[in-house]
Amino acid sequence: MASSAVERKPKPSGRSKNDVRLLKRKRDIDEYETLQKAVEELDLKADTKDFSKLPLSQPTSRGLDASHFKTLTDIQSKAIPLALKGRDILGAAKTGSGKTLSFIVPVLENLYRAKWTELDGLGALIISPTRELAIQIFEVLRKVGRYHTFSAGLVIGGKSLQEERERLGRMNILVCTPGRMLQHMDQTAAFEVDNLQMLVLDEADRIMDMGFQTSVDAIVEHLPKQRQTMLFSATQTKKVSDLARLSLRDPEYVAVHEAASHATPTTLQQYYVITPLSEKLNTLFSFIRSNLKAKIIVFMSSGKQVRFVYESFRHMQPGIPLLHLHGRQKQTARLDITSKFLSTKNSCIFATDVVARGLDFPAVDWVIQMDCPEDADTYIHRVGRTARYERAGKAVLFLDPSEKEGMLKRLELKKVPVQQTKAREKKQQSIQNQLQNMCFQDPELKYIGQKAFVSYAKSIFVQKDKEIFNISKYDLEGYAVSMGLPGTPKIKFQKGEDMKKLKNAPRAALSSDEESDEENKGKKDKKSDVRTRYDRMFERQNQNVLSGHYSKLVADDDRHQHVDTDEEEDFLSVKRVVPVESESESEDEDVAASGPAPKLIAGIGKDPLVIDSKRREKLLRSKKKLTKLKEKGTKVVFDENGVPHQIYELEDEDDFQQRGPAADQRAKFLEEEAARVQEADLDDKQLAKQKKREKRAKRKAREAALAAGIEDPEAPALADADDDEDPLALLASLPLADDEQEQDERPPKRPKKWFEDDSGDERKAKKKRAHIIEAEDEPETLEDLEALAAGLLT
Ligand SMILES: Nc1ncnc2c1ncn2[C@@H]1O[C@H](COP(=O)(O)OP(=O)(O)OP(=O)(O)O)[C@@H](O)[C@H]1O
Repeated sequence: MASSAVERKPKPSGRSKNDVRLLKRKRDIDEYETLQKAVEELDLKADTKDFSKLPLSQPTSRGLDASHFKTLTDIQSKAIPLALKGRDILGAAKTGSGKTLSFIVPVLENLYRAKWTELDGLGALIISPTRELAIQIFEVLRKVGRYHTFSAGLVIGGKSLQEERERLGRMNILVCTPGRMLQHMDQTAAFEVDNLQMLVLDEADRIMDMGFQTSVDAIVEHLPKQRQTMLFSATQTKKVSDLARLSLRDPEYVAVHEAASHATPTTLQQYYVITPLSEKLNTLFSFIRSNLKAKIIVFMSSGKQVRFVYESFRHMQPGIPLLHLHGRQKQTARLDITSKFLSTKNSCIFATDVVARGLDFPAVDWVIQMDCPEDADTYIHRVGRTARYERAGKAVLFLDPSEKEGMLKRLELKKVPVQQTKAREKKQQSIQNQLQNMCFQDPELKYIGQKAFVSYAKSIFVQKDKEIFNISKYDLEGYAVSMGLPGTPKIKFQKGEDMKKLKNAPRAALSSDEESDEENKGKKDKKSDVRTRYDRMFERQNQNVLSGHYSKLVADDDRHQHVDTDEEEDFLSVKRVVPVESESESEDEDVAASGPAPKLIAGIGKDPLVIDSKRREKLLRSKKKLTKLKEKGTKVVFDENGVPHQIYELEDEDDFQQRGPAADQRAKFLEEEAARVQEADLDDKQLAKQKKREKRAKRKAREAALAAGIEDPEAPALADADDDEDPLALLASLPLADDEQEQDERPPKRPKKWFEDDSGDERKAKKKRAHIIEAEDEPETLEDLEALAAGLLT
């Protein structure tokens, strides 16, 4: 009978697997020690210009090499050696000067030298003010850290907390935005930051300012005080209050361009044009028309401005692809637009300050600031989207005559050299008539225009620097006319509105309709007045994508009030309408404006459950939520004969009365129970953390025993028995390994976009190589990308 057993080949070296593993570990330990010594001996005055001259680990050196980073920029050669030695850093250098690598390299290196493993938990936290910037940082981290075995993740919101929770506990490096990170710190029991070694704030001044202040303070509260902290920005300050809040220890101020005569790159040419508000759109259109072979970013003060200019200019077909980007767009759209702008040679993108900070678009020719920035720092960041890393670029600032003096003064103080230029009259064309026609024929465009006008005026009103922005000096009527609007929309200003707070507020917080009730009121007033032929024309319903939105403006119902959840959705889907009397139930009442009549499901709980929306239907499928609707159980007590009674039946009434009014007793009972539950919650969280710590300690001990050559019979197999690799390599993260051999076998692929993960096939192949768990679908949304990133990297 033939044997089916497979004959095992003897190992050529005759060494046991354990021997090989021990040898490898010994080699690694020697390398760590040599590296540590080299870092300690590193001369800070040496001004190293070459990455190969720095004491860097093999994986980082290979990652830098593979990413074609050979020489250090000024900020890198000053900041990296200090950061390698564990110093706290305040890094300030011009836009596009390579600040990202200044913290990515030390993060990788310091964790590497600390022999950081999956078991050590979170080692470094990098905070960014915007999702786009976080993605970009993460991408650099993946590129440079591709040969390391750390796990790294991106936490920028949008994904279900639960899914993120499961992965977070295993991350070594996280790139995040403040809001979402705080949510996890507060709510995710398994997420521990006790071991954190490094905290990095990119665009630190922005993160530390008004809108993010509370989140950042709360995050820092969770972090251990003993850590390395690094702050980077092009407009860094040494504000003592900020440093105290972040518990920086004797920070090193690395400001490479402080002595420079200009705060902006020398390769950047900067101009300003005096353009009265009423001429602004004409100037912008004429400018675009005369620069059809360029890549242009146009900054505006609000998403509504961006939308109006984009919609109207699109209709006039200037002859260059137009794009628009603002914070209220869906993430998918934002990523799609960003990648389009990256990949096209000639295009013009209208954007808000969501792209002003940190984003690295290659080959931008012009940055136009159609709306004056709120301060000189914002100006510097906006113009910094061009002339990056020694390339040339040009920037133009449009200034209303009333803004000129104040703004130029601010720029001079910040060492920003701008020269005046004039628009060529020959090329200047007026688009006022076209806009008027378009608004006349397309009520939706007129509506967007009205919103844009109001938001622009409001943005001026809320600006802090009144020396630049004085609302009474602007020709607002002229601006409304130039936009093609039939009149000047009424505006209701609210006192105490703050620009930065508005910008950073989460969507929900911005629910109050920004165009204000005044606009709707204006509409209602108009309706009751005698209506002219023009009014009727403007109210005409067009059957296009915006008509649903517009119809809500004209068909305002007194009984309902609008709940504006997502401005972008306003235009694409029916706005949510909540009857005033049931406002408190707004979470569940996703009432469709049209469609089949609601179904009634009787018999559950006290009230019948009305299925009038998908959300309701989903609710029916959730047991947990259904319990809310079910009748609560009542507590009964049994007498001696085993007969059940309501609890009060067996209680002495006098005793009950003595204890005080029933309502007070009830309130007291609820209060006590709530406190008990809260305490139990805390205990549970502590217990979960404790268990995790113990588990980790056990695994570490096992690891150490293994390293010392002691076989632990209880130890679970960390790696496949036939695998001589370091078991932790199975958790290899940052998997961009472009192993030459493997690459040859792979099919050719399209170039990867900056925010994209690897293509499906490549990911599948990598999954095989690195045993990585991940989603099967292509990442379509940012959430997918995030999940994928977390999956790939754990
Ligand atoms: N050492 C280097 N060698 C070559 N290119 C580099 C180097 N360091 C950075 N770069 C490139 O310079 C560009 C700008 O880098 P980075 O985005 O880090 O600048 P930044 O200082 O953070 O800018 P911002 O202030 O706008 O955020 C990037 O395209 C990056 O790849």
